Amino acid sequence: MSDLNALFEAARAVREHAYAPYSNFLVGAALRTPDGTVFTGCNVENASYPVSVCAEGGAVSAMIAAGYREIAEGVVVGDAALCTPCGMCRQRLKEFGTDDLVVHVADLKGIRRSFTMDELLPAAFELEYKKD
Ligand SMILES: O=c1ccn([C@H]2C[C@H](O)[C@@H](CO)O2)c(=O)[nH]1
Ligand SMILES: [Zn+2]
Repeated sequence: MSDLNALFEAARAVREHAYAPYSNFLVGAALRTPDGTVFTGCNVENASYPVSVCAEGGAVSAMIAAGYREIAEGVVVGDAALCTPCGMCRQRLKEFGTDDLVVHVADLKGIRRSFTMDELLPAAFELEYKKD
């Protein structure tokens, strides 16, 4: 199985765990770090709607909690609609994306479109900080 297909399958599998009783729109996300480690997340909704967390947000949090800082490639799986990351998640992905991060957007059958970070969030807001 190719790396990309494995990433797609990871996103499709974690989507099954999504908690989305309000929208009924289940989403799974899988992120690959440059060393090939994969982190996943699904959307977790809440009766207080704005408290909900997107699949991408869960995956980024899992990656950071495990001590990783860079996303090389991502897959987001939804169904029906083209499930591009929301505006907040574009900013989240930008924070940790490598310069050549590509985000693939898929439905249950497979990848439908692929986007560079610059296509998702042109003229992104960034702050320089001292890394060492
Ligand atoms: O890329 C996306 C788009 C939507 N959602 C979630 C948010 C909400 O729970 C549901 C409907 O918008 O899908 C994600 O998790 N990721
Ligand atoms: Zn989002």
